[in-house]
Amino acid sequence: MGTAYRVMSERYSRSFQKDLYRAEDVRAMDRYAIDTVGIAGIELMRRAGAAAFAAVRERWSGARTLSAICGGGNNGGDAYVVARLAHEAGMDVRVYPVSPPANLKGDALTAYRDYRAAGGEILDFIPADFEGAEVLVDGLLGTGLDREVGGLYADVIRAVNRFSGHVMALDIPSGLHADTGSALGVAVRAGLTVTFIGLKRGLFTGEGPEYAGEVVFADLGTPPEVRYSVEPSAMLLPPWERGLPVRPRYAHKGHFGHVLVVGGDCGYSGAARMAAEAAARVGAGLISIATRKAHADSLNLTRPELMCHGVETPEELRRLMARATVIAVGPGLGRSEWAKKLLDAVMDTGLPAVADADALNLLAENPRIRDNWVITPHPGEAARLLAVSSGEIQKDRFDAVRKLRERFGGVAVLKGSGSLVCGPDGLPRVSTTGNPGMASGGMGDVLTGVIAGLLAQGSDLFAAAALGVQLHGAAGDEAAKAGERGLLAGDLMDPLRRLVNL
Ligand SMILES: NC(=O)C1=CN([C@@H]2O[C@H](COP(=O)(O)OP(=O)(O)OC[C@H]3O[C@@H](n4cnc5c(N)ncnc54)[C@H](O)[C@@H]3O)[C@@H](O)[C@H]2O)[C@@H](O)CC1
Ligand SMILES: [K+]
Repeated sequence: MGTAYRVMSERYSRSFQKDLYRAEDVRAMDRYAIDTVGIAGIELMRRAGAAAFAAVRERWSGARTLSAICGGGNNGGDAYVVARLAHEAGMDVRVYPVSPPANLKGDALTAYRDYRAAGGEILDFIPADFEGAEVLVDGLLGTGLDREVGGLYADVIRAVNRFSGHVMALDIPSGLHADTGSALGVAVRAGLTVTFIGLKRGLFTGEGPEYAGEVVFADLGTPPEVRYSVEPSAMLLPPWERGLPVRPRYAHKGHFGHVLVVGGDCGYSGAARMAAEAAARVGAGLISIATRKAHADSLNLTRPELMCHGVETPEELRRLMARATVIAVGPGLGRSEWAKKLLDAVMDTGLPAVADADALNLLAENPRIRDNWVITPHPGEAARLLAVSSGEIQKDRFDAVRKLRERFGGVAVLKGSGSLVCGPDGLPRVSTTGNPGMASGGMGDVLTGVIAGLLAQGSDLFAAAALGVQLHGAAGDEAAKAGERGLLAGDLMDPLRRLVNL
């Protein structure tokens, strides 16, 4: 649950643990380590192989057999180093060169020769499956991936994905694009990825976490200046380890803001109720709901702490907004004339807002830009907002979240595995919490309420979005301890309360 990653080097500066890079940035770091720090390329490769082999030993200590798949570049070179170390450790090793060793160059050729000189053998065929091995090392493609995977490479990746044993990817699962977190055609599904020199941002969003499994970082003994030499292109959000600040003893409800949830068209009152309850559970002082008249009484009955108002006209909404400090607009809002008028009235106020669900679908029809709001689309809504397909959004989520923020202002949250948050500094932050159990109705409404509740308590827009995404995912992770299947959005309420009080 959440995104697991660990750091393998004592020397690794903690401040870098959150920085994420693109392939070209890590290539620049490699060059810096070689040219400026003076660590030879083959030395880096040997350290990479050693770090990966140490991870095999640590994780699967009883394994006696290891197979390595080697591509024609330096990723393959790393795999030859792992194979040599495994051979020298007395393991039963099989090496499958997917690119003929005669074509190897530079450090990868040296690593191959070292393996052969140590008595290692290579096989001249690629099996239909890799059964018989306990550990399979994926050294097919690393950061050099530059095109759709097809032909033999794709066949081999499919065979790896049929393998039932342990799969370790070197640097990045082959086929996964380091910059985007999407597979270029087909990608290796690994249980463990040992990644070198800099954390690749594609490991942490979209399909990345699914393909990468647990991520272990190895700095290969390179000093921090190597990472200082390039700017990160995204950052991981810190884990949710502490609750919100303790309340002063003299506090009263007016100190913690007043969230007004606008939504709940006929038949959708539950969405508004969940957003409202989430705002309450993270500590907002007062919560009101502006909804269809038909829903107001029943909502009042089921959660009497919420103030529920039937609202049919913008004027009625304006009277409620005059008492609110934050608006959460969209949950169950629908796209009727009623919805459009209420959204227009919200847009006319200067109050900070969170916009989700149908507010975003209406916004796609009538785009507006605003400084003081958080928009929280899932990939489908993001696609409508940017007038592209959801496939295109998922192909490069980092690019999409930046465009959402540019076009609509404020802070953009792109939901989905590895949710992204992009604020005024333009640097996407990546959530490390959440699980697939959260792919169920109402979870987005809860997130909207969480962010609105944090805004109401004084967080600035960006902090509310970033903290809110981590908190929401952490609550989902806690709730999913009883099982991901069947997890309901309402199950997050108790964990939310516990987590803000940690
Ligand atoms: N000194 C360095 O630069 C270091 C590099 N390291 C390793 O080297 C890797 C990068 O090595 P390379 O730059 O040689 O690149 P790769 O080994 O990732 O790729 C090698 C080759 O694959 C080809 N290729 C790209 N996409 C393909 C596709 N879809 N189908 C078939 N072939 C494709 C490319 O043309 C390239 O020649 C890193 O991921 C890392 O594993 C590590 O050894 C650490 C040090
Ligand atoms: K790989």
